[in-house]
Amino acid sequence: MHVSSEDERLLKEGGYLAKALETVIKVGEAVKADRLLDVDTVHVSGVSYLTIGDAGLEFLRDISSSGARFRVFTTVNPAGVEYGNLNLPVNEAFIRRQMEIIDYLRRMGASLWLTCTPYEFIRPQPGSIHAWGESNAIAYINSVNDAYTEKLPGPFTIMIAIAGKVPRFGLYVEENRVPKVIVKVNARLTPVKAGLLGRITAGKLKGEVPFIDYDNWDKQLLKSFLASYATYSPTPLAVIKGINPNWRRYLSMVDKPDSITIDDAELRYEQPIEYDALFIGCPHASLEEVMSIVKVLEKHGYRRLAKPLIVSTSRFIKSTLSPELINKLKEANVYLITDTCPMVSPILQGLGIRSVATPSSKAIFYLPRLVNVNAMPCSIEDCLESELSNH
Ligand SMILES: C[C@@](O)(CCOP(=O)(O)O)CC(=O)O
Repeated sequence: MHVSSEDERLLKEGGYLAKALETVIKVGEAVKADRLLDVDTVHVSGVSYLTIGDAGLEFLRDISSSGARFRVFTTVNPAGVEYGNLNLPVNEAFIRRQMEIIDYLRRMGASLWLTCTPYEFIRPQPGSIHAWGESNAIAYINSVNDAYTEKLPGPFTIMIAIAGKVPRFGLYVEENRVPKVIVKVNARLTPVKAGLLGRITAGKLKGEVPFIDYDNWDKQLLKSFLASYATYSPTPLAVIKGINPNWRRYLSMVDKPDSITIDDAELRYEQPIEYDALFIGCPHASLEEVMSIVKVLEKHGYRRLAKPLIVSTSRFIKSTLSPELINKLKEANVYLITDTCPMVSPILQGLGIRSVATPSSKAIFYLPRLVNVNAMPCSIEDCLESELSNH
């Protein structure tokens, strides 16, 4: 692998920067990269004490106390609790360790966005280079912006943030981004169905990049499809007709593609009846998603829900809501949580919730595996309507 003379010089200087650069070069050699690329932004995942435990905490403590600092703009994924909120049902030792983790990241220079949807606030240019660790966000900027990032493990993104460089391999190489299978979608997508489409598409392919032929996308459908697709596929990129700014060029590069069709019948699901809570916010709910549930609650005069509705979002989205609205939501039994996500937090267990209904296929995959909570597909608006009309 080619290493520039500037990087050779940095390696000789020693210290934390040389160590991080050496790690990036070693990984680059292992994945047969030809050279290193400068990165514009890094997004670090795996920052919850629930998923990384003491080993992850010690890793971050060691690196931050070596004096290491991030060379590029770096944001971080949701943590295990709300930052600074001690009122949620989570034990003190967990909160203390979580705050320690966040503090190490802050010391190294991370911007504490604590959200899995940094693409709500960063609009990367086509072809720009990023090193992100959260699969839904990776799939989103790869597919919607045609920005370049591979799916990178959390600890490796820390090394990249310090070195400011990533090996050029996989989806950093244009020819690996060319679709191999055309997926024709014969259905009318809703957010739940878009999630199911992501899982089914991933299941039918063997990791090839798909070209998705469907015309009626909106932001919520894209987000739901891509989050699910990236959960179930090793390849976090789908070239989407009419969405990827370079989709026509990619299509012209496709050579003898396979083709499959996915029909509405494959996207059917039963609305669940038995569940302890409703959940939206995997990935973190956008303002549009929050407002779509506010609309239903408002129609019913903010009548208190018998079962709680958990909404996880970023602190930025919450900050756009008035204190009066936040209070009305609280009175209506809505938990608006920020900086965290029920998948990487002991919050659901603390609230005694053992099963949720959710539109998120990603949450349906991870909630049982990470926090032992059963999850089933539902349209939140339909569940809210039926609950509020029946009481
Ligand atoms: C729990 C978590 O690992 C979810 C899975 O991540 P991903 O979809 O594989 O990026 C994310 C995280 O730990 O920050």
